[in-house]
Amino acid sequence: MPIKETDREVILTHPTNDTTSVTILKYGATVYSWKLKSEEQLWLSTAAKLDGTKPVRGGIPLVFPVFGKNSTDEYLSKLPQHGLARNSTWEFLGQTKENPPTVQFGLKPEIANPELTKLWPMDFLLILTVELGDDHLKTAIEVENTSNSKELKFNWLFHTYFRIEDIEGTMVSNLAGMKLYDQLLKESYVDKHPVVTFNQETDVIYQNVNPERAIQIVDKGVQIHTLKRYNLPDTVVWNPWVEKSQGMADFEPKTGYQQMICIEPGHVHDFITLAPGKKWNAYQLLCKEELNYQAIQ
Ligand SMILES: O=P(O)(O)OC[C@H]1O[C@@H](O)[C@H](O)[C@@H](O)[C@@H]1O
Repeated sequence: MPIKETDREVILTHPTNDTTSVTILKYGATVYSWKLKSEEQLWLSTAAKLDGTKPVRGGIPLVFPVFGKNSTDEYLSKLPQHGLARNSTWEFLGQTKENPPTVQFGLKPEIANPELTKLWPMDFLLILTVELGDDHLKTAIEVENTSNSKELKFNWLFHTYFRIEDIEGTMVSNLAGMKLYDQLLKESYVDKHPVVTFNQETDVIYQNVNPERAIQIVDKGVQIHTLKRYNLPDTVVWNPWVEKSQGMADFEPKTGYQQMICIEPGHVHDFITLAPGKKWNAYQLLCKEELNYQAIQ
């Protein structure tokens, strides 16, 4: 059976390769495991809560309608960091394709976390589509403004935690030449380094990353993850390093920052504004590809 549903989660197994699978928790519609030929591709904290008491520390949490903590918008500023999608239980809508196995999850105010929809009383419908290829994982989102009078203002982001061997031997390519905002230094500048490397806490937002750029995570010269994006102009690169990991109760083991890197495609530098009745779509596609250094234009 390629699709298995339990009260808590949905597991898809690839029909031609049963060692390739994806597991999606209904809480947050959070993908928390993606195995390609038995090898886990995503990082998950050993202290991650999978019982709906806290957003999942690892996998692919979904960030909506606000990235980070907002301080200016009348309603968005009332929401906790990263919004309400990752703290709400989504509805499993079923399978939409046999091969590649594809499923959908939905979220609307009537079923979202009531404590949070009270703070942000907007009309919306989110449909998440998860497609498990034999060589890729695609997560696509559609946001619909279901109000007939009010605009919908939001950010979207896939907070993807990739599993890596060793952060100090890892580099991220094809972001060179892009403008970024450093959330720690509170400064914007153009990244002129040919590749991104890591030796300290990193929390940066690359803006308007050319959609043709495939972002690649490279381990000692070997491509281990490739990330493609549609309609997601910004990319957050985050590693908490030593001190920040110590401060997060659900981040275990404390040395786990060495085995993870978050590369998070989103639309977060500014807000998307949807007129009543309109829809917005985007996706990320995770795969393996030959190393392809895309030079600065
Ligand atoms: O601890 P949280 O809410 O899951 O956030 C984790 C990180 O998420 C990243 O997207 C942000 O850029 C960081 O600033 C933040 O620390």
